[in-house]
Amino acid sequence: MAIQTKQQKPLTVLGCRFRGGQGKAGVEDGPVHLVRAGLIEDLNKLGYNINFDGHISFDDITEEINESKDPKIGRMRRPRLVSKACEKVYNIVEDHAKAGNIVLTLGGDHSLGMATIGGTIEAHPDLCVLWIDAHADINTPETTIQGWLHGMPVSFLLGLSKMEEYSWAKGRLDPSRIAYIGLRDIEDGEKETLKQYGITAFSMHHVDMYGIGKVVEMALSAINPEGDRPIHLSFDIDALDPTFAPSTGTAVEGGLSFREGRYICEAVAKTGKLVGMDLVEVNPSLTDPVSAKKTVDVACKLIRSAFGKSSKSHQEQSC
Ligand SMILES: NC(=[NH2+])NCCC[C@H](N)C(=O)O
Ligand SMILES: [Mn+2]
Ligand SMILES: [Mn+2]
Repeated sequence: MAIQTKQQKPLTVLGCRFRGGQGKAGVEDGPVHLVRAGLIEDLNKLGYNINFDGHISFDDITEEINESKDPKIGRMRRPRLVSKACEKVYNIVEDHAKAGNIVLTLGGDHSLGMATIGGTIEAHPDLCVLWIDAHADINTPETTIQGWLHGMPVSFLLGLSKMEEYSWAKGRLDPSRIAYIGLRDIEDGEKETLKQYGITAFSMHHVDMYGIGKVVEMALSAINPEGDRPIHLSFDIDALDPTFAPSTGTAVEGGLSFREGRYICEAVAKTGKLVGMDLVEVNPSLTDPVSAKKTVDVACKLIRSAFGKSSKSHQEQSC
């Protein structure tokens, strides 16, 4: 009988060329750039059994639900388009997760988080989530100012936003099972929601105060006290400081260093509990090509670390 090591786990990679949850063109090219940079080969070398079927296009849905068929609902922009696209991803993720695959989703914008985590919970009901981001993305249709859905996925995951158009989104994530790291741009309505539901949230202030090692330890023990729960890592590239990841739509200064971001990924890899990851909001169109490449390369490195590639210093330390 072949010995199945952790390294041979089946890994589905979904390139989601979706931009409807925010207003800037180009984020749909993120997955293409990540794959072109050699991400699939790298993951292969790490020993995963990769299932990558080419990128998922949302052109059909975008054409069908054009702007004239998708007027605002309250302040929400493109609500039907985002729902349709996310429902599609939700179903794919659910199938692959139920088949026992780890699912890596390359965005695309962060509205996809409601689909990837929602689909993963169907396969792993005891899932917990680390959300790495400058933003809390927990606006509801009532609290949103901008109206873009990439600022709202967490509220759908927690069942705080209930709409007929989003009936597929079951809202099964318990607020005690999500923790944030990297926050530094939160709106007042979001702050109230975080407080009301007692959600674990570490801002950059906490990272400065405690250091990234302690913050990750506290975040993981809050959402996964016994260490036995499967983990989904939702990584918005704007969690990193713009000096490391400039090509993103809602960059905010004062973010995580590359090393801090990588440490988070390594710590998650070390748990052996990763079942899903999102890497979202890489928009190569927003900067000059050198800065775009820098952002793509950093994103690839984060993914590789989450899937078990140790940084040199880490290896040296453990030898
Ligand atoms: N996934 C992101 N980059 N989200 C940015 C959200 C910004 C703002 N809080 C909003 O709700 O519109
Ligand atoms: Mn963000
Ligand atoms: Mn985000």
